[in-house]
Amino acid sequence: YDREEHTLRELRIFLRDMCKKLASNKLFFMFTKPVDTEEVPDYPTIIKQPMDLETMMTKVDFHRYECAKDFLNDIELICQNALEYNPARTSADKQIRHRACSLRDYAYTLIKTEMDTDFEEKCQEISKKR
Ligand SMILES: COC(=O)[C@H](Cc1ccco1)c1ccncc1
Repeated sequence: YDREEHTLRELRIFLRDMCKKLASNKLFFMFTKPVDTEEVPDYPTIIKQPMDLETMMTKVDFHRYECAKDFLNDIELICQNALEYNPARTSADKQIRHRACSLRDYAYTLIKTEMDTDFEEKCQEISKKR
């Protein structure tokens, strides 16, 4: 049991570093906080499951991620939401869709290159048992 808690603690440390690196990139500023529903009142009518990097940092602290795959599912959600809410052929919409795809690719690559495969497999095994 303690060995598993040690593994999940190490995962949380790793995922906090991932959140920090993604949120510190100026290109991704629009993904760092929830979309302001006061400024954008139709956002919740279109996007049913909002997600952002600050919320993901809180989810790490609340032990809501048991493996990197669960973390990447929320990155995918940030990306899909941006593609769905900003579909126009305007340069503004094209730019945020490009940024969303960059965030997704950057997150996958960061985790793929900085995370030990065996460590993620161990996390997924723990997650399956719970
Ligand atoms: C994830 O962020 C978004 O989807 C909002 C949508 C939005 C549209 C108008 C105000 O906000 C966004 C923010 C910044 N630049 C583009 C779009």
